[in-house]
Amino acid sequence: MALTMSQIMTLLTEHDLLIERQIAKNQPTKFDHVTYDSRKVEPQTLFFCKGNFEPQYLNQAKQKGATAYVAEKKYAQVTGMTEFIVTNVQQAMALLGAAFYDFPQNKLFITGITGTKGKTTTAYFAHGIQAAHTKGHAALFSTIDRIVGPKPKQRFKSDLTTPESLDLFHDMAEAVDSGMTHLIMEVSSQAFKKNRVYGLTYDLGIFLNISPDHIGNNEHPTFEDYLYCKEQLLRNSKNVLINAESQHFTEIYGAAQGSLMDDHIYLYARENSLISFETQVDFEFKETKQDLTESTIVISTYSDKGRQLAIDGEYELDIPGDYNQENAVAAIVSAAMTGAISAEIKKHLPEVRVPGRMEVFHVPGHGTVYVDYAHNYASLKSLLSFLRQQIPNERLLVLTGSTGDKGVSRRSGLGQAINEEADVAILTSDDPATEDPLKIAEEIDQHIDHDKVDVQIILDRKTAVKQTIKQSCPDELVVLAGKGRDATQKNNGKVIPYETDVKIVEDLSKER
Ligand SMILES: CC(=O)N[C@H]1[C@@H](OP(=O)(O)OP(=O)(O)OC[C@H]2O[C@@H](n3ccc(=O)[nH]c3=O)[C@H](O)[C@@H]2O)O[C@H](CO)[C@@H](O)[C@@H]1O[C@H](C)C(=O)N[C@@H](C)C(=O)N[C@H](CCC(=O)O)C(=O)O
Ligand SMILES: Nc1ncnc2c1ncn2[C@@H]1O[C@H](COP(=O)(O)OP(=O)(O)OP(=O)(O)O)[C@@H](O)[C@H]1O
Repeated sequence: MALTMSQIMTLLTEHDLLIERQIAKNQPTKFDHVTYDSRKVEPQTLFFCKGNFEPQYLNQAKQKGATAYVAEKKYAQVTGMTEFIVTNVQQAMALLGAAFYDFPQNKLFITGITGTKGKTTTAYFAHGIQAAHTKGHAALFSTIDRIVGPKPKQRFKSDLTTPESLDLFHDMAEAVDSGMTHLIMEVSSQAFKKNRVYGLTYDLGIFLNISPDHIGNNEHPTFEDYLYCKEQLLRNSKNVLINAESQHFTEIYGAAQGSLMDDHIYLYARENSLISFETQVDFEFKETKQDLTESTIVISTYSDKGRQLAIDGEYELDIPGDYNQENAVAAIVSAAMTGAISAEIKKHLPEVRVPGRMEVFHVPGHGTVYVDYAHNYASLKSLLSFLRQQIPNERLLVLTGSTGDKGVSRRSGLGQAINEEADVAILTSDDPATEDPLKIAEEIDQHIDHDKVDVQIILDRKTAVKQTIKQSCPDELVVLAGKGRDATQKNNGKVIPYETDVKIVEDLSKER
């Protein structure tokens, strides 16, 4: 891995990013390392100054051996380094990062997945099938885990849904070196906004859905910006698969048609869901069985290009939830595009489990418990309305909190979803950060009608989980929402270990 001065100049000039270059005397013209973090600099590093950057980081980088930097402005106080001043450092970093790691994306079949909800679940479904089909040669970049090779240490926790560009290409290169031929990756709207995936082309881009989320000071200023960023997946994919039931479908489809011929655009929808829809979808699915723990769907194909994938037939899922049927269809199509045949897909789809998504537990003497990551209106509403249909006459108990310092609109959304579907709400803590968890709970509570829903506030999450389950009866359902398998609580600037909702439920199941 290396980058030469002439490669840098060619890429920055070709992409019209370079404003100015200043070559320092007696400095090498080849770089053996790239980084955006001064703490990780080694001799002969090309350093990127980006984000909330402090000039002292550049001094530290130089002391540790960085010989050149790329930035949007000159740092005059740091002398003796080669400077590349660019119009957009994130774009420059993505392009130079891909070159440094020798364009690993060209050696992988990349499935990119975006959507407000369902990215992780769909990525796990797709990875489960593609990994089986390729005999273990599929990598995964998800919100939960990154898998870059077959060794245990090549599976590790993710810090971001979509990594910074240098980390992304580093991990892709490791995947390629480890023999991976396929990559399934979640692509967040932030990844497009922050140019983490600038210049990357996907073999298949999947657009699951969009609804208001991630709008606020640190994320997207408006819904339009959020939608525009997500649509970039369609503009950067060779083939796209779109859920025709998604809100804003007309704009989404328009974005795809603006950059691809119809032969490369695939649409899917639930049977009879698009009564007034004029465009023919390629795939329809219908539910043939659904209960509290699993479901079965049948897929039918309606276009010649769709028929080439030969996926018509019945598929079982070992995860409940009607929205997971949509996620599964997307994963089935993606797997077929990589060459998996229907029989393989049918065999491996039911084997997939997604950590912290619709995990079901039976606690003796109490209700059935679901641990699920739902943490906004769209996801909690989908989950609760599905469960409500299963038990129209029994109580549905929901435990939730909401994160502090971000996503403030989630609080009203969670209250609204509870109000529409639940009988009992236990409001607790979920990463309150620097905010008072009681204040967050009260903000959720403001949107709940106490004549319809019994509301209890129990701020200690472990106590809340236990008390929620203990007050449920055998035919009732309990939802522990928001944390999935998250093993920490962020409180007052500290990250405090939390034994996980799952562990607390499992321990309670053993108590007699
Ligand atoms: C808004 C945003 O994109 N923030 C990300 C960004 O922050 P930043 O560039 O400002 O970095 P910073 O941590 O403030 O530091 C500035 C720079 O100084 C450097 N530094 C810092 C300290 C030091 O000693 N030396 C040094 O060189 C840092 O390495 C960095 O390059 O780059 C950091 C990594 O370099 C990310 O951790 C950080 O994500 C924040 C924490 C985050 O939570 N982002 C969320 C909003 C996000 O991206 N979420 C999406 C999912 C949401 C969705 O579905 O849309 C995701 O993809 O995960
Ligand atoms: N297709 C879907 N439509 C609506 N809700 C969904 C869908 N798929 C999953 N959910 C709900 O959203 C929650 C999060 O699902 P998942 O982690 O797969 O989505 P995500 O897009 O990765 O979410 P995030 O961006 O919050 O990390 C699930 O726990 C479930 O409650």
